[in-house]
Amino acid sequence: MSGLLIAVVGPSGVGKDTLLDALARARPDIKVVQRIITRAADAGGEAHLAHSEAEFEAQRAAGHYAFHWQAHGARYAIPASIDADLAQGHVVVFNGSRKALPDIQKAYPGLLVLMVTAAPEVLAQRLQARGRETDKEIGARLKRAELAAPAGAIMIRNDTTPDAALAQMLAVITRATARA
Ligand SMILES: Nc1ncnc2c1ncn2[C@@H]1O[C@H](COP(=O)(O)OP(=O)(O)O)[C@@H](O)[C@H]1O
Ligand SMILES: O=P(O)(O)OC[C@H]1O[C@H](OP(=O)(O)OP(=O)(O)O)[C@H](O)[C@@H]1O
Repeated sequence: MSGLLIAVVGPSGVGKDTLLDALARARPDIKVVQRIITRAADAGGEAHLAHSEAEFEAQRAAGHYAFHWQAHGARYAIPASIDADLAQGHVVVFNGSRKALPDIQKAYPGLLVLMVTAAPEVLAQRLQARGRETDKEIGARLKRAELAAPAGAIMIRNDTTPDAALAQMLAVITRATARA
């Protein structure tokens, strides 16, 4: 039996982490991945596993990552332990990178991609409210928001409440697992 791997992608501030937290609460049977990031543990936002550059590189070299990428001056990894979860038939969901998707899809051809969307002015407001980045960093993130939607991605609108977006995600996951 093999499970289903899902990448949740979309521009910075669109609500990926908010929706992943809500998904984990709504569906404890789904494995929502804790990412490894070279970002301080107390930076705010998601509850990632914080590594120094040296720790990250040592873990990568030892084969402990399923895949990894670089963005916003940081490195991000998804642990190799997802392979055991998938082999056991679990649904595994992670916060991914639009830019890194082609490489991830080569390694995991069955990957399902959910692209979270909201209007550009909404992204700016949400990033300001989150307060994790400086104004300059927010500017760079808003520029990257223009990256095209990945081919084949299923759109999830997060332009009203998180609950409304969560309902869309749950419906997509239910359909995808029914097909498998
Ligand atoms: N539907 C929503 N309505 C209002 N605020 C939201 C909504 N979804 C997320 N937010 C807020 O927007 C900010 C960015 O959300 P976050 O989940 O960190 O986005 P991302 O992980 O995509 O960068 C957070 O402060 C979060 O509380
Ligand atoms: O290639 P992109 O789709 O632009 O994504 C680049 C990176 O930015 C996001 O992480 P991060 O936690 O740094 O930012 P976010 O939570 O504000 O999106 C996302 O999860 C990727 O790791």
